[in-house]
Amino acid sequence: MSDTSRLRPETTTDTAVRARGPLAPSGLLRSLTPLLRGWLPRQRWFAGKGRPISGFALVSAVELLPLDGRLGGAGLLHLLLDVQQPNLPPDCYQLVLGTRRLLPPALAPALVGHATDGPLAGLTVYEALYDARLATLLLERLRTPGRTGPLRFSAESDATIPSGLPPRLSGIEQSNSSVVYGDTFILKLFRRVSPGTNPDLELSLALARGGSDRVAAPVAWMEALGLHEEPATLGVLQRYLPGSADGWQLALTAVAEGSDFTGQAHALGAATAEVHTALATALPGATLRRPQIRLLASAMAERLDATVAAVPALARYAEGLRGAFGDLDQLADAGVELPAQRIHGDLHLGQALHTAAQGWVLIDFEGEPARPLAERRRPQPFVQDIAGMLRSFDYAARHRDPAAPGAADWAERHRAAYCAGYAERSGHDPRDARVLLRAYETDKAVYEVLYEARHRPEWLPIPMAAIQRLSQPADR
Ligand SMILES: Nc1ncnc2c1ncn2[C@@H]1O[C@H](COP(=O)(O)OP(=O)(O)O)[C@@H](O)[C@H]1O
Ligand SMILES: O=P(O)(O)O[C@H]1O[C@H](CO)[C@@H](O[C@H]2O[C@H](CO)[C@@H](O)[C@H](O)[C@H]2O)[C@H](O)[C@H]1O
Repeated sequence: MSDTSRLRPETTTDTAVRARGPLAPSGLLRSLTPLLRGWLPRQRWFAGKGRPISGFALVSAVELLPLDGRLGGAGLLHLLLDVQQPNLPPDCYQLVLGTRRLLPPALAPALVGHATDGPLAGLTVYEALYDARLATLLLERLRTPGRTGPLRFSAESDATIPSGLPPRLSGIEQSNSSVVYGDTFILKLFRRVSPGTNPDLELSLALARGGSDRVAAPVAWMEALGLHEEPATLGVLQRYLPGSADGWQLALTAVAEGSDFTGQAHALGAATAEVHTALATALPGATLRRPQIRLLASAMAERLDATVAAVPALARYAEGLRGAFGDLDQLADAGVELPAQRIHGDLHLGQALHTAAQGWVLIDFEGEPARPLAERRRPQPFVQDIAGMLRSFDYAARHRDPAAPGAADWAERHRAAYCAGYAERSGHDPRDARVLLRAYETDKAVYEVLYEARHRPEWLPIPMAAIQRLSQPADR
């Protein structure tokens, strides 16, 4: 982080954990390569699925607890690993690995493999976050700002992080991996690491420091220094919201029970407006003029073309969909200027948590992880977030039956309530930006077609219903 003024002073010695600093990489890869070749492609967060792995390169290796089993228990190894695949730039992944001579049966689901070669020969390697002792040690390390080799641990100056909070693995099956500590904090470790500050840390820190309670405040974070041109964010410890329910589950329950969710949708619109206002205050914005708007429209058209090539069922709607991007081009030609600001970047109902005490809180400000970090950190029109959430109401309505007779009506009522809530709180009704909203919604539906075709083909009819609607000239 560039702003270090509020950080605790760094310590250079580290007594809380037995860290021995950077490891020589030689040999480690000999131990790990055979294990990782089989294990990595099976991980949900591994982005290179379906393509062969040609090799690995260690970016850094830090022994946070001795690996040799000398202490009679587990070792802890932090790795940043470049994964090489043919004809692609390498992707850097963060791995936090435990080592033991014998893996207790309770840790069997964490198994990465048994090393037979190199310095780890004879040790079992496993996912450290499953191991309460090692997850506790990671929290200990975050409580004590300072450096261990290339790893820098930082904490908010006013943060009180008690020791000994019991860890519980939360989301190992997501884009990233999370551990909840005593219902007080949640640590999210980013799996795919890029140089630069991750917007999830940057934006939630800016919001929390600005006094917003629509965000889970970060209390500590870890970064890798000196490996890339900029520090890379590796993980964030945030306040946990106990007893929260996410918007997707709440919306599905409302659809299933036939209960009214428009009040919640309205409140979510207002919460989104608060977050946008706070982000616009805290961080620099921009104005998109003709060249930038044309570029936006052509990027959307390119994504459509690429998706048509991958999902042929989209082809018959492509011309109609292109109309939405053509209208955006015309807006640019007419000299319209669009204010842009930092936004959430990947907003949908699953990114909103509801608690009785706080109402709606937004999480996961990472943006779309598949896009380059520089692009995710660029100011964008706020309407992009609105379009993401509007798509989500449509998903909730069609989840059980994409062709359900009442689905379009349910979605429309909740979309309207969300926009009204946003307009009341911000003074800007997203529906007034008709052309831009439609272009973003079309872009998102196209993205969803590709996402569902790749990950959940049985869900494909949901975005396809939107594609049909958005390709109709009458609806433009
Ligand atoms: N501050 C929090 N309080 C309570 N639960 C949270 C919090 N942050 C995340 N979660 C839970 O963890 C899940 C994954 O978090 P998220 O930030 O979306 O990670 P990912 O990037 O891996 O998708 C969320 O869907 C939510 O259920
Ligand atoms: O894992 P992420 O939060 O980064 O997002 C990806 O997965 C989402 C699904 O979990 C996907 O969202 C789509 O499905 C949701 C319902 O499961 C729905 O609420 C969203 O509106 C819809 O886009 C998201 O697109 C994808 O990037």
